[in-house]
Amino acid sequence: MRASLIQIGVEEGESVDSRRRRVASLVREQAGADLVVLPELWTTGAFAYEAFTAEAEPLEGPTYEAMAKAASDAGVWLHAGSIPERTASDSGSAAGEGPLYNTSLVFSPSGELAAAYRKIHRFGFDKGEAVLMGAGRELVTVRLPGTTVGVATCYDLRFPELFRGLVDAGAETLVIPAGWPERRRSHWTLLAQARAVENQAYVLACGTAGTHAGVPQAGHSIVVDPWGEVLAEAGADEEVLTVEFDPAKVGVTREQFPALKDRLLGLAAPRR
Ligand SMILES: O=C(O)CCC(=O)C(=O)O
Repeated sequence: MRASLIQIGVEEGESVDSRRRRVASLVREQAGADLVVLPELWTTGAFAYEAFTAEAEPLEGPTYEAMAKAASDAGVWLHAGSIPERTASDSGSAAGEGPLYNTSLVFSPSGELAAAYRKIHRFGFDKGEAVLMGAGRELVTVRLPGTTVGVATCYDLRFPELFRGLVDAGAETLVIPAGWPERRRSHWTLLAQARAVENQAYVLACGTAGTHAGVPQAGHSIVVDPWGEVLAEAGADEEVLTVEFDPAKVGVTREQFPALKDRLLGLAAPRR
């Protein structure tokens, strides 16, 4: 399988419309790949909280339309990263519900929506996404020819139980769009490798480059195999990271080193 991770440079000088057009044409240039992956919230920047409300779109808004067309023009599976999704709900996010969500879109090579995933773990503690957006509640997997993809977004990477849930649902390749800051780059690389090793799965983690809302981005998109080996890693700037990988390696690794079979679930709590 050939995957291209497009590590988009998100800088404030570029309008959302112009970035959308530029990204659509980058996706078209990936014709021949099986899977193309974009980062989290690349229209606004993951840290540009003030822009979330102004630039939020309905699920089938301009980014959906542009990415569906780019996927079908290129004939690729496209994980189009995530958008600030606006829903019809008028309830606030205090209860973890809309009206905004950080929603990832996955398109088939014919431009059909194959999956939408609302980010479950919202980043920011008591500000930003954590207060402006609702929390997704559902794990999402997508069947591609040759592999089942489990999707997660950025801060989700810190929550191993989410990935175990995806593995239990059949995931063999974990695709993680992000807008990870440079300041915690060492966590990004470490956690991407940890999620691959513990789940015996491929990890394709695609971040952004550039600086938005004053937050320098880590870049360093990374592809890790089920043994934890780094197959490819981007630098800090905008870049298309292309990698060939063999989906059958997941089954081989799980068979030859069957650690997942030794999981013990439902352990008793310590006695007081
Ligand atoms: O967990 C982190 O350090 C970064 C998370 C993040 O930036 C996000 O989820 O948008």
